[in-house]
Amino acid sequence: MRIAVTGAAGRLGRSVVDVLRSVGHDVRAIDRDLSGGVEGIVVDLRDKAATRTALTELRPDALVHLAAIAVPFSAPESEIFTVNTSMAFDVIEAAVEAGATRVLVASSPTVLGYGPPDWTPPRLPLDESTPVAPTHAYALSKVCVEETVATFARSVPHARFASFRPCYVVPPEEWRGAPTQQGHTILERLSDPALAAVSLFNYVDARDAGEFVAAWLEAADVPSGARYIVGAADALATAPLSDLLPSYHPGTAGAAAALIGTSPAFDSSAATRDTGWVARRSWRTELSPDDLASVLRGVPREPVHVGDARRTPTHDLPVPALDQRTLS
Ligand SMILES: NC(=O)C1=CN([C@@H]2O[C@H](COP(=O)(O)OP(=O)(O)OC[C@H]3O[C@@H](n4cnc5c(N)ncnc54)[C@H](O)[C@@H]3O)[C@@H](O)[C@H]2O)C=CC1
Ligand SMILES: O=C(O)[C@H]1OC(=O)[C@H](O)[C@@H](O)[C@@H]1O
Repeated sequence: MRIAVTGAAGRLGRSVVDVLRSVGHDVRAIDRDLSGGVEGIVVDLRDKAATRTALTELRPDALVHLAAIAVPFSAPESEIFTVNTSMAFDVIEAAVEAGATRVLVASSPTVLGYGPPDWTPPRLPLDESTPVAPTHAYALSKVCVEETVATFARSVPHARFASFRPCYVVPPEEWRGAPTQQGHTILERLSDPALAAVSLFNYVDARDAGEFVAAWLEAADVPSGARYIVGAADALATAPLSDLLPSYHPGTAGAAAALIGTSPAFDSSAATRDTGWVARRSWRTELSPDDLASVLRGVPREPVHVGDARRTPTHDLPVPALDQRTLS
C-alpha cells in the first residue's frame, strides 16, 4: 500500500513510518521539517495549494494524518484551533481527491476534558462512549477533527476513515532518558506522580501506536468513521490508580475504585476488537534494568494538587510550562 504519513518527523510519526516500512508498505513521509533525517517530502500543510499538489503527485492509497500543533497551550488558542482543524480538513480532502481509500487521523484523549480540578468522570476506565467535554482549544480542535473524519466517512462511502486518540506518546529514545513532550524524563514522570496525573497516567509506546496504525490500515473490515483510544495496557504509575487518582482528581474518588492493580484509566479494547491490535510494550518492559529497579525502589513523593503544580515545582527541571492542566 502507498501510504502518505503527515507529521512523519514527529515523536509519533517517526515510529509510524518505521513500523509501516518494516511491514513492507511504500511510505511517503510528509513534514514541514525533515532536518532530523526522515526521508520524505517537505510541505507546509497550512498551505492548501501546496498540500493539494503534493498529494495529487503522490496518489496515495492511504493517508495517516498526524501533523498538528500537538501540545496544548503551545501557541495562541485561536491558532491551535484554526491550524489543527483547517489543516486536517484540507489534508483529508486532498488525499481523498487523490484517490486514498483509507484515512486515519490523530485525535487525542484530551477530548474527554480531564483538565479542571473538579473533573468527575461518569465512570472509569474511560472509553469511546465517554462523552467528549473539551476544556481548551487543543482538545476542541481534536473534537472537530474527529467530526471532520466522521463527516468524510458519511460523505465518501467507498473509503474507510477513522480517528485515533493516542495516549501520551513515548518514543524509544525517551525510555533511555531523552526529554518527553513536557520536558522532563520518563523516570521523573514515574517517580513524581504529579507529572503524569495531569494526563491520568496515560501513555503509549510510539511503536505500539505505529502497530495500531498498521493494524487499522490492514484490517479487512473496519467500521468507517470510528474513534479509537490507543494506550498502553497499564498505567504510567508505580501504585494502583485506585489509590493515586483521587489524590490529584478528587472527582474520580468513586469511579477510580475500578482501577485496581496496574489497570490504566483508558480502555483500548475497541481498537483490539476492530483490528486485533494490542499494546505490547510497557514501562516495565522498556526501561533498562537499572532504571526499572530505581523506579521500583523509589518512594513516591507527596501528592501535589494539580491546580497548584505550576506554583509548587516538584523537580529540578523547568516546570512543564505547556502541561495544560497545570495552567487551567
Ligand atoms: N505526543 C502525544 O503525547 C500525543 C500526540 N497526539 C497527536 O498525535 C499527533 C502527533 O503528535 P507528536 O508526534 O507528538 O507531535 P510532534 O510535534 O512531535 O510532531 C508533529 C509533526 O508535525 C509536523 N507539522 C506540524 N505542523 C505542520 C505543518 N503545518 N506542515 C507540515 N508538518 C507539520 C511537525 O514538524 C512535527 O514533525 C498530533 O496530531 C498530536 O496532536 C495525541 C495524543 C497524545
Ligand atoms: O493528556 C493526554 O492524554 C495527552 O494528549 C495529548 O494530545 C497531548 O499531546 C499531550 O500533551 C497530553 O499529555
